This record gives sequence, structure tokens and C-alpha cells, in this order.
Amino acid sequence: MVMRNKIDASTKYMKEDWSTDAWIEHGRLPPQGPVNVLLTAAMACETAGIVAAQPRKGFLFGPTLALALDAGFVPIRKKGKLPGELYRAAYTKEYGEDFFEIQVESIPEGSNVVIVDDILATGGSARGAGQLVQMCKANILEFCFVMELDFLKGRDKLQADTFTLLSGQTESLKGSK
Ligand SMILES: O=P(O)(O)OC[C@H]1O[C@H](OP(=O)(O)OP(=O)(O)O)[C@H](O)[C@@H]1O
Ligand SMILES: Nc1ncnc2[nH]cnc12
Repeated sequence: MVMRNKIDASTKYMKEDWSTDAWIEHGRLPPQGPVNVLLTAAMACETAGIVAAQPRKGFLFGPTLALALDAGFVPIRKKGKLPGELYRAAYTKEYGEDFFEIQVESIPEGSNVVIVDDILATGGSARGAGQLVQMCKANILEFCFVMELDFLKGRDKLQADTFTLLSGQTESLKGSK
């Protein structure tokens, strides 16, 4: 799969001058790696209080983003993994249906939330994560991904603005849907 750098296309997030000087002025590091570039997107949400991530690869990025944003981190889990009172959302992806859960008290009502994961494909799982955040009566500021399979148009399903660092296939491969 050939990856195309999408940073230049993300004008929404680059409308301010994120030069090294600007990053220093904001007390942040300049963007040098995937997490820092995701941070560029997440920093567009200066009011983010919570970073929520989907299992399992989202947990690789979520805590780092949360630390950098001085926000809390909330893991969304597959059903049956969390104790206590839970919200549950069904989600559908390319190869079946499953359920995500979140602890009812994990995200305070009215919180501003960034949702992060590694890949946006059909958008089914990210949409499910978004539903859980909405059940907590919190606001989704944006979705952040390292990579997007554009041809699946997953972003059209999502409940808030979507930022991806890399875009993969723009069309489906021969023999696949
Ligand atoms: O946009 P979608 O079609 O929903 O697909 C994207 C999801 O699929 C992958 O997770 P996977 O199913 O491999 O789960 P895991 O990270 O728990 O292994 C990926 O890490 C995303 O979470
Ligand atoms: N089509 C796909 N290719 C690679 N990773 C994926 N994760 C979910 N769907 C995927």
C-alpha cells in the first residue's frame, strides 16, 4: 500500500503558522513524528479535556496525546472487559459486528473529547466510539487517525471533523469490495 502524506492537505489545521517558533511559543515540541503530527491536529482542539481511544491500537497513541494536551485519557473497550456501570454501542465493520463499552462515569458530562485510533477504514468502529462519547453527553471535538483508507469513505459516517495523517488506497483493490 502506498501511503500519501496528507499534512499539506489539512489546511484546516495548518491555517495558523505552526512553525517551530509557534510551537515553542505554545510551549510544545515541533512536529517530527506521527504522534506529534497527530498532536498538531489535536492541538486545534485546545479545549480538549479528554482523549478517548478505541481498542487496541488506539491505546498506542491516545495516552501520549492526552499527556501532551494535558487531558485525561479514557479507554473504550470491547464488551465484557470493563467493570461497573457501562454504556454499550454496537458497531459494524468490514468483517462483522461487535460491541464497545465505556464506563458511565469515565467522561464527565459536557467534556470536550478527541477520539483517536490508528486506522480509519469503514468508520464503523470510530462511529461506535463516537456514540459512546455522545451517551456520556460529551462533545466530540474531532477524530484523529494515523491512516485512512479513503475509498471506504469512513469519514462520512463520523459525528465530528476528521483528521488523518496518511491516506492509503483511494480505490478498492481488484477482487475486493
Ligand atoms: O473503520 P473500521 O472499518 O471500523 O476499521 C478500523 C478499525 O479496525 C482496526 O481494528 P481491529 O478490528 O483490528 O481491532 P483491534 O485493534 O482491537 O485488533 C483498526 O485498528 C481500527 O480500530
Ligand atoms: N481494509 C483494511 N486494511 C487494513 N487495515 C484495516 N483495518 C480495518 N480494515 C482494514
